[in-house]
Amino acid sequence: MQAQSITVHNLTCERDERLLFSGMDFALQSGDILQVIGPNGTGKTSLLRILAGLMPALEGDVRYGDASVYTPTGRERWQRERLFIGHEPAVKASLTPEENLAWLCALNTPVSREAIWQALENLGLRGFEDVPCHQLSAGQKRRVALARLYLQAHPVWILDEPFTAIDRDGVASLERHVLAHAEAGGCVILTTHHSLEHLPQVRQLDLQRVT
Ligand SMILES: Nc1ncnc2c1ncn2[C@@H]1O[C@H](COP(=O)(O)OP(=O)(O)OP(=O)(O)O)[C@@H](O)[C@H]1O
Repeated sequence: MQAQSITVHNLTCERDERLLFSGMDFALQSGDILQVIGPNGTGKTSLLRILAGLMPALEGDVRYGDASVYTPTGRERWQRERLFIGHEPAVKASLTPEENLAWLCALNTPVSREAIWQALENLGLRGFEDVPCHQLSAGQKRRVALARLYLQAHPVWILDEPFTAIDRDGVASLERHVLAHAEAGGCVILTTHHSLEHLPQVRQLDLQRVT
């Protein structure tokens, strides 16, 4: 699925009466990968949550294609076409990886058991499909959350610290998957403190320079 253009205009964010950034402008097209960088507390998560539609901005607009995501039509399409994975793994501890993914995907489009097992295998979780998630390591829980990147067909990915707790080979494999998504017409916005060794053409947005 081809991503539409994403246009951010005059975006301003304040939290607890502290201005994090103001007048932010940028535009992304299909094929773009944007890495949001900046020291702790500069507002990377806040920006990603605003872009995902999970938090209001103080001012400004986000357009997806020709519609503002703040209009009913624009919001409906944006919610359908963007996948947000937050910095917490957000897997339910009492459920297995398979159950977590079946539930998460069903919120959008149900997927088959075979597809879930294949995605878990891609993430190195073969043999853990039916183990309750509270028995998994931090990196394994993160991998369960990231398995959605192999299961769902959203053109736009918004990923907050996706590589936290992931080992070196896992990061390399996920970077290649991000690149393949962009090359297939997707668009990816992510924040990470890792340097992205396998993503040479990544654009950077440094929040320290926006305010
Ligand atoms: N729920 C909240 N209520 C009020 N202020 C918040 C809340 N969450 C975060 N903040 C504040 O907003 C600012 C930006 O936080 P944010 O999580 O967006 O930064 P970040 O750049 O993602 O940081 P990090 O690199 O540590 O993840 C911080 O000063 C933080 O204290």
